[in-house]
Amino acid sequence: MDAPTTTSAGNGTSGENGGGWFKPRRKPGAGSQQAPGQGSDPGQDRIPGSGAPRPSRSVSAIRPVGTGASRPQPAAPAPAAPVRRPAAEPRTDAPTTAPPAPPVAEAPLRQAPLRETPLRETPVAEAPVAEAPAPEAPAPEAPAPQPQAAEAQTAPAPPAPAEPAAPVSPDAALVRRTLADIGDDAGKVTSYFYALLFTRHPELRALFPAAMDTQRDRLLKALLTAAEHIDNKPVLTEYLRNLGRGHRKYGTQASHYPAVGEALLGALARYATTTWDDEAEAAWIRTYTAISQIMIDAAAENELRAPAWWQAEVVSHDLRTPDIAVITLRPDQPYPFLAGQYTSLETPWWPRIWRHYSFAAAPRPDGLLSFHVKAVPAGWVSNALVHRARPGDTVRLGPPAGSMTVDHTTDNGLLCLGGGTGIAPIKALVEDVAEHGARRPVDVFYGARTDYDLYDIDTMLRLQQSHSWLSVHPIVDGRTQFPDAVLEHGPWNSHDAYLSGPPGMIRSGVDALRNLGIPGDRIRHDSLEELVAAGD
Ligand SMILES: NC(=O)C1=CN([C@@H]2O[C@H](COP(=O)(O)OP(=O)(O)OC[C@H]3O[C@@H](n4cnc5c(N)ncnc54)[C@H](O)[C@@H]3O)[C@@H](O)[C@H]2O)C=CC1
Repeated sequence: MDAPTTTSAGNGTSGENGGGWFKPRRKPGAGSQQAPGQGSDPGQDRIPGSGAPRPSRSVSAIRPVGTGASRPQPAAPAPAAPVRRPAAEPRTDAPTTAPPAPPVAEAPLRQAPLRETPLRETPVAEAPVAEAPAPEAPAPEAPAPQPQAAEAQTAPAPPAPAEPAAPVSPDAALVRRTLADIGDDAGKVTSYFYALLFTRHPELRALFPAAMDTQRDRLLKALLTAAEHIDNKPVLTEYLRNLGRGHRKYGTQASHYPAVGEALLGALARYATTTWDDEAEAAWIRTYTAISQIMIDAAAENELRAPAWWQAEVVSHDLRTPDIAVITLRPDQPYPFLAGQYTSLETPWWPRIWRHYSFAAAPRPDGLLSFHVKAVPAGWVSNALVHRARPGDTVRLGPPAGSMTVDHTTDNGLLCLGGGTGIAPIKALVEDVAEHGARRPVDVFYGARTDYDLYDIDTMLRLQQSHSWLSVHPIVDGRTQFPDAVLEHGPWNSHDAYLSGPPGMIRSGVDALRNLGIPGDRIRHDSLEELVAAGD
């Protein structure tokens, strides 16, 4: 990966350039309500290949950006842009240059949590969509907010603040107004965004997979989610830093971000038909500038100490059931991670398609990594790994991510629920506790549809034999309902809880555990967002 080494730009959050990277070329015209063909570029009102109209006005001229290391930090925060004009008012000849950008750090915090990005491979994640006109976006890396409050992870839509509403910054209000305006047109915004991006910057096409699937909007979705939560600085920053680090493996460079920003604003300008105006544009410019600067800085810092990806050779492939394989990899250089985390994996058979899998063992002295992979219907990567991969094959791994790790500062007991292949990170957690030598009680509930689906029960029972503090409870559907089976044991209210498995299991498990009195900040699990979107 090339480093974002250009140093000519300013901070992007300091407002030194009157609004970050975006400098509108001309005064906005009639915005998205302008009819195709009436734009400033006659004869160029359709995007080749997609048939989509070009944006009705030119959005922004972009300049290169620098890295965090190369820029002085702003001495003082610039004020947030005032809301100068209600959306309903007619447009004026107000200056189009964006006002100075407020540093993200200065935004008042909101209580609403940022949901994580998708983690696991699911059928929908690999649904073949041959007819799709544009490529899949690089999947954003999952963020790792700490701790993962259970209620923060399960809401299917951006949640309302659980506590009294925190002040909303003017930019956040404008951003949310735009998002509300887009409403049901999100799919069109996505298509238009990618059409714009690849028409204007065909060189970026190679960063995306050849085939497009239903996850093509991951990049845009991540950006919109981040923008919506721009006020929630602590969580957002961690989310974006993870996203920036994770994007190194796609070949993303700092110079790509302005191109994405242009396409984003172009798509928003077209579909936020009733609210897009100078103020909205300025707010989005500042917001996107802040977002992308955090990502760029995190990538630049990460570049100093970690590769963009690791090569890893398959050293063993154990088919445990007709559709589940336990795969062991040897990375080409040390791969540091924590038990409970996950990585992204790309196979040679589906270039640039990355899927997430949890480490199925704690870090080992020999450096080998193991994964449990279930081939799911239409799952390109999972089917390749289960049915095609063999020892000697080489895959690529992205950086580790995730915060479902053991808190070794307490000696609370651990209550672990692993459903199906979700047992993989639970096994890693058990090994982690064992290695720390603590005598903490650990109860593992291992749920499966049938006895046959308890493909790793022998391993878990061997661990139980070795460790007196470990109890393993296999739960097969039918006899007892999983995860309600935990209610028959306990008490659990002084335990830390860890859940891993299908999203429905996590949702009902979180509910059950909260009803038992375990506070949300002691219930940890990985993201549900993508699976929620898939309608699980
Ligand atoms: N392979 C990996 O490294 C990891 C995989 N995962 C996720 O774990 C899941 C594993 O899928 P499968 O093995 O097919 O599991 P599965 O569908 O066979 O279900 C496993 C257990 O969860 C229960 N369950 C499923 N849906 C439920 C619901 N709505 N409410 C209550 N209980 C429910 C089932 O009854 C069963 O006991 C996938 O979604 C995968 O993305 C999670 C973490 C790591």
